[in-house]
Amino acid sequence: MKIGIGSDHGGYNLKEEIKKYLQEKGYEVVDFGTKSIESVDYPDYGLAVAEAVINKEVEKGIVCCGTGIGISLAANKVPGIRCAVVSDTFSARMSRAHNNANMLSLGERVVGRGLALEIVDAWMNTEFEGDRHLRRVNKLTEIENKYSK
Ligand SMILES: O=C(CO)[C@H](O)[C@H](O)COP(=O)(O)O
Repeated sequence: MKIGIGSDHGGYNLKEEIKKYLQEKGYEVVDFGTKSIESVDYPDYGLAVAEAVINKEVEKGIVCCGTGIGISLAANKVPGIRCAVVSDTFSARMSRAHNNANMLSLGERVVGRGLALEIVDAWMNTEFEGDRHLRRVNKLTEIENKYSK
């Protein structure tokens, strides 16, 4: 499976840890930057990973910034993206099982490396349950369609 990852400077170190972890697990990782801790703008990297997910260059996306919030907001502006900001393993599982999240966002200034990697594991290894949850996810798409020009 091909995973796209990206971060701003605030999430750079965690992004690098996640990249290494995924590669060790045998995933193909496409890194959309940033490439250092030099200050950059999180919307640029949230957008890059989100577009790769929507264009099917990668199957899923994982992004990081200081809090995980800004970069997830950017990703969620792209129609079809469901990017969940997660700081615990239960929410990681639920974001896949119930919300069919196609992107995960983590805050380097919020979660430590150990918890972050457990969250990544939980998220990667949970399938969408469909059924009543599909009806609700479809309603998210309807909202997007209603407001897209
Ligand atoms: O978490 C973030 C966005 O939600 C950013 O990483 C954070 O705002 C960057 O802050 P600074 O420029 O002070 O390092």
